[in-house]
Amino acid sequence: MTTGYVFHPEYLWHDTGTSAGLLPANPPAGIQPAVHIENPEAKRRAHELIHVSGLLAELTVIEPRRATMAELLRVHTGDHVQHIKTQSDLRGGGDAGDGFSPVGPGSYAIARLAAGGLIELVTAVARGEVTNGYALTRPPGHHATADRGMGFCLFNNIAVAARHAQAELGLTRIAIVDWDVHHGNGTQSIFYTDPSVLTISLHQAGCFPPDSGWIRENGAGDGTGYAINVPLPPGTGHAGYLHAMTEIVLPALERFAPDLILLANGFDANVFDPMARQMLTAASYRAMTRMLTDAADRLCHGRLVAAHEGGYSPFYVPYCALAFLEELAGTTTRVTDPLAVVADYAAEPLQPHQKAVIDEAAQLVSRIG
Ligand SMILES: O=C(CCC1CCCC1)NO
Ligand SMILES: [Zn+2]
Repeated sequence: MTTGYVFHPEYLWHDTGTSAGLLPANPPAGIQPAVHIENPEAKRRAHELIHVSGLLAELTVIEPRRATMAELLRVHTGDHVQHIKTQSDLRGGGDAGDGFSPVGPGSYAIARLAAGGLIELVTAVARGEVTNGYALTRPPGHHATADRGMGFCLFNNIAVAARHAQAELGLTRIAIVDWDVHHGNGTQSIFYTDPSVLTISLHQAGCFPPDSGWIRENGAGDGTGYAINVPLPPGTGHAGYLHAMTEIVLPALERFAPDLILLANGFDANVFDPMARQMLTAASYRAMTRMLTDAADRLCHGRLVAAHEGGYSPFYVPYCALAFLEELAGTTTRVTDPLAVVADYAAEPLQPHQKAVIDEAAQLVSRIG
């Protein structure tokens, strides 16, 4: 069993500028400049820990390339691609579409490298060159819709890779699991009427985008039943997420019988993350990953490919990413989570209000044909 790994320094050069974390700096309005919340640090530190821990030496490095226009146009409108390029060509950069999502100077090429890196990894998995893999890419993608960037996302990397797998690699049925703490609205919308792609999003209820990711959003037309949302209450931790995996994600994957499982792999449900209020620890990600690798082994020859999405705690995301990747690669390193003590309060038993949401969403699994 071998695990592919994609990273490139250019991913760290996507410049999201100075802001008050989320909003553009505006001193006259009292909005002080600060580094943008979606900055390179958490990703840089994750890559460095993967290297320093010795894990990188056990992985098969896959070189990224820039996605072509044709590959982007399988998912995005030409106007949207042109918009990102135009914003990227501006001397000071611009925005992807919602005012929250900076496009730095030259970020068009970097965003193409993120999407293309995931394509290269999926290709290596489809060809059997590696069993599974992780693309530590930036900018993220799961909020980007066909015609708009949003939520720090420029292009929907995982959607572009899914369409490539179908068009070029003979992988027809694609399951996309999204455990980023924010709703994978873009990915959901792109495949909303398509039964060949199952999207399952576990996220903090009502966090972002506003009023998005409810259980009632279950697909449309031929795609009815092929979008599943699990809006978990704020404060959901290890027990709640594992219950959702057991009751919804795994049964849905069994019924759908994918040729490939893609994972929108945000780490922002971690207990230290500033962008939400969930309580997962590195051990949670390890446990959830084991459940997905077991499912991939049972269903699709181990074919599981993860794309990095959110995760903003620069000191804790590295340990979550390391735990995830150790489990994906079926190994361990000398590095252990120095903050594991938080599991004492993050290991609360499943709460009734969490179980109620999960049990309601679990009823949708039987709609998968
Ligand atoms: O991590 C993210 C980004 C969420 C933010 C985008 C604007 C406010 C919340 N999405 O998965
Ligand atoms: Zn997120």
